Amino acid sequence: MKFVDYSEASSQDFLQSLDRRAVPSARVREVVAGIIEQVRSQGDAALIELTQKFDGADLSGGLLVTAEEWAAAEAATEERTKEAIAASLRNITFFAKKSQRQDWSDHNEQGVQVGERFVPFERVGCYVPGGKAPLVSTALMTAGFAKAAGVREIVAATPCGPDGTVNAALLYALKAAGVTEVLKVGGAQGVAALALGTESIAPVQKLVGPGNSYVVEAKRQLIGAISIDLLPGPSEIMVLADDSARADFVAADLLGQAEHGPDSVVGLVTPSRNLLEAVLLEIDKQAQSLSRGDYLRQVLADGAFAIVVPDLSVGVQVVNAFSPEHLSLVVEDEESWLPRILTASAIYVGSLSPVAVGDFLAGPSHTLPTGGSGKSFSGLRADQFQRRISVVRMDADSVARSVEAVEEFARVEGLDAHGQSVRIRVSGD
Ligand SMILES: NC(=O)c1ccc[n+]([C@@H]2O[C@H](COP(=O)([O-])OP(=O)(O)OC[C@H]3O[C@@H](n4cnc5c(N)ncnc54)[C@H](O)[C@@H]3O)[C@@H](O)[C@H]2O)c1
Ligand SMILES: [Zn+2]
Repeated sequence: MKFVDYSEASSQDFLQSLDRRAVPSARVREVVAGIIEQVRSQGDAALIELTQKFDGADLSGGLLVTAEEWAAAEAATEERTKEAIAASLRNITFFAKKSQRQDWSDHNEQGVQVGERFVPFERVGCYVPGGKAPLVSTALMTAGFAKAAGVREIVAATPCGPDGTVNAALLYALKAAGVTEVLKVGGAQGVAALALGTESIAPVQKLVGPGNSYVVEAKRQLIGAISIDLLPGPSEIMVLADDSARADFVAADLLGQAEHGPDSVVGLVTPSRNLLEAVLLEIDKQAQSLSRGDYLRQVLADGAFAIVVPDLSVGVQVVNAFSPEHLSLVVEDEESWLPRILTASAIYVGSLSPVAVGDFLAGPSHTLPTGGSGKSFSGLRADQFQRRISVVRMDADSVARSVEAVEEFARVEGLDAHGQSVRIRVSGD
């Protein structure tokens, strides 16, 4: 773990590096551009070749999950897994309905009836990562929101294993969340296939979901062909805690997030050296009882950082500059600190709110911006699956009251046909 004392001059470079902008590396940009071009020009053949290359699987017999594979997955998934999936989906649906936007209509200053209608996209894609772990919860945290918003065709792309199959519980979860087709192709090639279409798969209108840097960059490059949700890359947690925090709970959250792998970002910001020391001891202690304890300790040793700040106000500045995906806020008088956090994508308030409950069950999507992109994007929501259409309706009175201002714009912009199209409707003229 990297240790930084905010008050030491030598720490300034590191502290400045925390103020991140989500800009992809030139190498990843180039690799992804090549993959997209290959999928565009060669379609299915490119998907087969690239899946052989990156995932070691032969998909020449078919790129999509078949009805038999769906049925086998349903049979192979344990009852208790199905119950956990159902519980999570109920919370997702509840949360999604709350944040969905509603049609409205009202009158403007001239009496014109103005309003908005929201209609679901017809066909969307959900990328579900599968490189390191079968992210069953991510199937729910993407497709579950699309379904709640009323999307009828939900296509998932997820990498298959070397034997060409997709994890059974993941397939079951995809189906439960409303997915209608599954492409067994991951990475930038899976994203490109959904955005551009190939012989096997029709293109989608919008693509959502997290992934590694290749996946995120492919989404970024394909904006225009599709719209996207946000840029959700490798997972992050930052803990802002003071002496009131329990070191064992903080350590447990840090170990939990380290489980997402060496590219995940884990940081502790605290004014308390006592807490920091106690957390370090706890990490070592708890790692001993975890199945991958040595690996997690290594991830934290290599990638995590701890910053000792003079007080919580400076801690809040560090958090806002960093814009973490998840913030765990464990401080005395948490209600007064909460409104000062402006750029974290999801905040877990208080000692009893583990990030893992949000990962799997609580209801808000765990598909959240990372890499500093939380400064300009928000987490995935149901309303992102709704197309917004504005509606304007006028009558004689509102036409008469609008004509003067419109004619003035028409005059200034030199567009007199615009003015004429309104004047012609004014009764009595
Ligand atoms: N921010 C969020 O909301 C959120 C949620 C869940 C997961 N995640 C993150 O998603 C990520 C998932 O990553 P993953 O790798 O496990 O799965 P992934 O499915 O995103 O990526 C695997 C694919 O990457 C491609 N790939 C691998 N190496 C490549 C290379 N050298 N060149 C080109 N393509 C290559 C392959 O096609 C492979 O199928 C993790 O970092 C995790 O933290 C983020
Ligand atoms: Zn997590």
